[in-house]
Amino acid sequence: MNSAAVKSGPGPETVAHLQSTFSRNMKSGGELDLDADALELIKFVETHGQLDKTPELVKSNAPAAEHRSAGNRLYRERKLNQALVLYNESICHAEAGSDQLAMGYANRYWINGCSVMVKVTSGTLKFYRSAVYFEQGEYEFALYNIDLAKRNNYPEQLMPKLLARELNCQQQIAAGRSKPTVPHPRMNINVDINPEIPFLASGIGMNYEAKFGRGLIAQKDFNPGDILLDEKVELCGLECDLIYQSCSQCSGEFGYSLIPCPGCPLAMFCSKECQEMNWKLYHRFECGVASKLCCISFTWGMIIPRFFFYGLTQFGDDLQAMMDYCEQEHATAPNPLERTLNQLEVFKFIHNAKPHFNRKFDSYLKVIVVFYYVVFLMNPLVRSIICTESHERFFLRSLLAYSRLLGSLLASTVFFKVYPQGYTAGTVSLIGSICNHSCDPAVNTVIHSGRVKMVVLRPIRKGEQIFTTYGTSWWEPGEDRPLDYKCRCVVCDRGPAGRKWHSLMMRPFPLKELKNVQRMRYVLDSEETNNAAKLNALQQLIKRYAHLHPQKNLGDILRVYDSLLNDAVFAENEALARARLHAACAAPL
Ligand SMILES: C[S@@+](CC[C@H](N)C(=O)[O-])C[C@H]1O[C@@H](n2cnc3c(N)ncnc32)[C@H](O)[C@@H]1O
Repeated sequence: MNSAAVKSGPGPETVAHLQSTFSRNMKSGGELDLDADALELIKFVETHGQLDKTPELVKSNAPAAEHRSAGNRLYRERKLNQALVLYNESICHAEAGSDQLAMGYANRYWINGCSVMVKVTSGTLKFYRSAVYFEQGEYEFALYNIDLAKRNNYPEQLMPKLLARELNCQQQIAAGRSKPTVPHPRMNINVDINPEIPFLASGIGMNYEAKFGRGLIAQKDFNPGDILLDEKVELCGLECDLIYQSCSQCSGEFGYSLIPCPGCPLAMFCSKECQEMNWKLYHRFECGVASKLCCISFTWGMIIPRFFFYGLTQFGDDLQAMMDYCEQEHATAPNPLERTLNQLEVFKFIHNAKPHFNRKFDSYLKVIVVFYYVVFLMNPLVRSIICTESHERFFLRSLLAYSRLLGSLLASTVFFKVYPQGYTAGTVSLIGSICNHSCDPAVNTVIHSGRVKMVVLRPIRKGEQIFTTYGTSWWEPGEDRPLDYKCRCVVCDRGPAGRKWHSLMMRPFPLKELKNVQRMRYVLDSEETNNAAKLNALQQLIKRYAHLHPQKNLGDILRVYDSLLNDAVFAENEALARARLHAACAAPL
C-alpha cells in the first residue's frame, strides 16, 4: 500500500473497496427510512440494496501480489505493523499452493513469528527473515531461521555472512539480551480455584439487584492483585477492517501467526483450533457471502447473526428443534457459576439473559439486522435450513432479539495499534458478561489474545458486588456517555449514598501518610524498577490505605495500578505467543 492509499483507506483496501461499492449502490436506490418496520426494510434492501450484484471475492494471486508489494513499501518505510496487515491480506488472497502464498508468508515472517511455509521459501529468504528477527532482538527466531537456511540450500558464496550473523545471535543470547519467552509477572489465577470451574477463583457467585440486573458477588474477601477470572472469549464479532489483524474466532491480535480461511479471502485465524471451531459454528454460513457481509460491516454487528448460528449448530442444524426451545419461556437457565457449561448450555444461558437495554438504539439495530438477514438468506446453505416463511420469521425475530441482548452483554475493544482511527471487536465471555459497571470499579477486566482476565484493584469484602469498569469513566459521574443503560453506580447516584461517596472522595489525604504516596511516585517513575516490582509496591500501598477509600489521591493511584495491570497482561500474552511460535519453529520439518 502506498502512502496515498494509507491516507484514503479506513484499513485494508479490500474492505474499503467493498464498502464503498456498496454505499454507491445504496445511494442510487433511494434513502433508507429508519422508522419503517423490519419487513418493509427487508423489501427495501432487497430491491435497492443491490447486494446480489456485489461479487464475492475469491482467492486470486493478482491482488495477493499487489498487497505483498504494498506491504514491502510500508516495510521499507519502517511501518512494520501496517506492512504486516498487508502481508496478511496477501496471504489471505493467495491461491492455495501458489508462490504468492509462500512469498506472503515469507515476507510476513520477515517481520514477526515463524512460519509453516519454511519448506517452500528459499534459503535466501530465510536469511532475510533472520535479519529482521535480529533487528527486532528476536535472537532465537533469527537463529532458527539461520539453521533452516543452512539446511535448505543456502548459497555457498553467501555462507560467511550467515555464519557471522549466527555468531552474533549467539553472542546476544549469551549476553542475556533475549526477549522473554517465560512470562513475568504471571497473570494466572493466583487464589483458590473453583474446583468446578478451573478458570474462576472460588468464592464468587451471581446475585440479582433491581438496579443492575444480574451481577457478580464476592462470597469471601479479595485483595488487590488477586486474579479472579481467566476465561476464554466465547463469541466475537470483528469489524471487517480487523480481519487481517485479529483472529475471527477469538478476536486475539495475533498478527504474526494468522492463517487464512482456505475458502475466502476475508477471514483469518490464530490457530487451526480456532479455524475449525469457527467453521463449525459460523464460517460455513459466512464463507459464501463473506464479501457481502464486509459491505455491510458495522463495528461489532457480526456477533448478532453469529449467536444465532452458534445456537443452530448446537441444535445440530435442526431449526425446528431450535425454534421449539427458543419460542418457550424458560424459568431457569444453566448457571456458569455452578459448573463449566457445554456449548448448548452456553447458548441457553445467553439466550435466556434479560439485561436492561435502551430502546433508543432500536431503529439502528433493526437496520443492521435487516442487512444481515438479507445477506445470509442469499447463502444456499442458510437457505437450505431457513426454507419456510415461519423459519424466516423466526430468523428475523431472533436477530432482532439478539441485537438488543448482545448489545447489552458484549464488551467492545477498540484496536488502535495499526490504524489511528481504531477498529472495534465485540466479545462475549460467559462470566465476564455478568459483571456490572461502576465508575468506582473494584476490578479491572482485560480482554486480550482471546481471553478475559479480571484482576482485583482494591480490597473487596465478602458480600460486596464485584464491579468492573466498562472503560468509559473513572471516579466521575458518566451522565453524558452514550450508554445503552442509565448508570446507577454509587458515583452517579444522586441520593444519600452518592453524596456520601463524593464528600469522602474530596477528603484530604492524611498529611503524615502523604510522604508514602510521594515515595511511590519515585518508584513508578524509576526506570530501574521493573513492572512486577511496581505492581507489588502499588498493591501494598492500596491495601494499606484501603480504609481511606474513596479518596482522590488513592483514585489516581488505582488508575496507575489499573494501567500497569493492562501492560502486565499484554506482556504475558505476548511472551506466551512468542513461546508458542518458538516451539512451532522448533518442530521438525
Ligand atoms: C454486561 S451486562 C452485565 C450483566 C447484566 N446486569 C445482566 O443482568 O445480564 C451489562 C448490562 O448490565 C446493566 N448494568 C451494568 N452496569 C450498570 C450500571 N452501573 N448501572 C445500571 N445498569 C448497569 C445494564 O443493563 C447493562 O446493559
